[in-house]
Amino acid sequence: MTAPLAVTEHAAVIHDAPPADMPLLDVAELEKRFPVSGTIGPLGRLRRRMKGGPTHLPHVHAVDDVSFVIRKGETVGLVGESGCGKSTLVRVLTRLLDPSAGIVRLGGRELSLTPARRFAKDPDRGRIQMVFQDAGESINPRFTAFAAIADPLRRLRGLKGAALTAKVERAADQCGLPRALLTRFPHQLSGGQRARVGIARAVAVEPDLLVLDEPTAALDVSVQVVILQLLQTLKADLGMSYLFVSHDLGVVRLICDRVLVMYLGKIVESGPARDVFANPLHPYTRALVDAAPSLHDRGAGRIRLQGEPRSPIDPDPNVCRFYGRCPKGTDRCKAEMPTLRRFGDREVACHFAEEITSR
Ligand SMILES: Nc1ncnc2c1ncn2[C@@H]1O[C@H](COP(=O)(O)OP(=O)(O)OP(=O)(O)O)[C@@H](O)[C@H]1O
Repeated sequence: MTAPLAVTEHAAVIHDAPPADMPLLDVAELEKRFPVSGTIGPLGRLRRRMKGGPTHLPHVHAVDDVSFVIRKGETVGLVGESGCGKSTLVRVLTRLLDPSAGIVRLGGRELSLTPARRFAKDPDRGRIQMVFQDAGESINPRFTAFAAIADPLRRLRGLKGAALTAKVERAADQCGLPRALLTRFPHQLSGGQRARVGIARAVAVEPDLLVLDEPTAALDVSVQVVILQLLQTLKADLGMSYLFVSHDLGVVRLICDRVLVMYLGKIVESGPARDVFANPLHPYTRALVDAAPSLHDRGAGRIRLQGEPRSPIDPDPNVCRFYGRCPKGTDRCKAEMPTLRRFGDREVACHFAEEITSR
């Protein structure tokens, strides 16, 4: 009989040999709520007077019980209307925000319960990097391109001198940014060059997962194509996984292996991107596809979204979030919140979809 491993030996075995099928990122029951105090000026439609004391604070449920995985080498798309919680979700994953609840594991190691401040000193933090929508806004205007790319290498890897310069130049080369431009400030660069700086800054620390929040939305169409090609090349060369947030379903269909569809803080459908867009199961996904000019025109039977989403403030846990806007909604949808159910390699949270797939 094999002697039981001592705890430390056991931990080492787990660390050295993760199971082959272990996902790179494993997100379980993630929640992010924002307290609504008095009025929230810029959030217009959420403006609301606080009636009770602090114990009665209402909350915006921006991310509500979200679970998904990303496997090594996968590109997963995250789509949904403005305000559905995409940015909040990725900001929690990249630890710009602390979660209210839930677990995030990266390569089997739990991250969520580490407070953001402590996590800032954790060398593992560099394993998830973010590329922001507008590199011009996310890069410090007083930093040259060199300083912008060097910053995370200094902070997260403690590099300096020749080693730092070598890593910065390597990242610039990988991202097609001429070294001569490294001395320039953001305002002296074109939109495409700034996007390359933003990407170089993220890949310089050799992350496992790149979170891309609308990385090409601020660029001209021709530049978008070039940057998307660069991202594809980098992924293949460096073996990274991507979480790709986008409003452009055409791009998501093109570059993503799988897609997560989010509505009012919840994942309502997920599956292989091509299948989901070719045959949406959730009426909300169907409406998104029908409204996307970059996908085919579905003609008759199109679903057009009517009305406003329900309020994200303390939503009724028993009512489907899409009820009221959904053309397929029934009494069951306002009495019982549908949960994600698996159909083959798809998952969908919808009573109607459940009925038609079981016929
Ligand atoms: N700091 C905050 N305080 C209160 N509510 C917030 C805060 N940040 C976001 N929210 C709310 O959380 C919900 C989700 O917002 P979020 O920005 O994550 O959506 P989104 O899908 O990324 O939208 P967009 O595509 O426009 O960026 C919205 O109702 C938003 O108003």
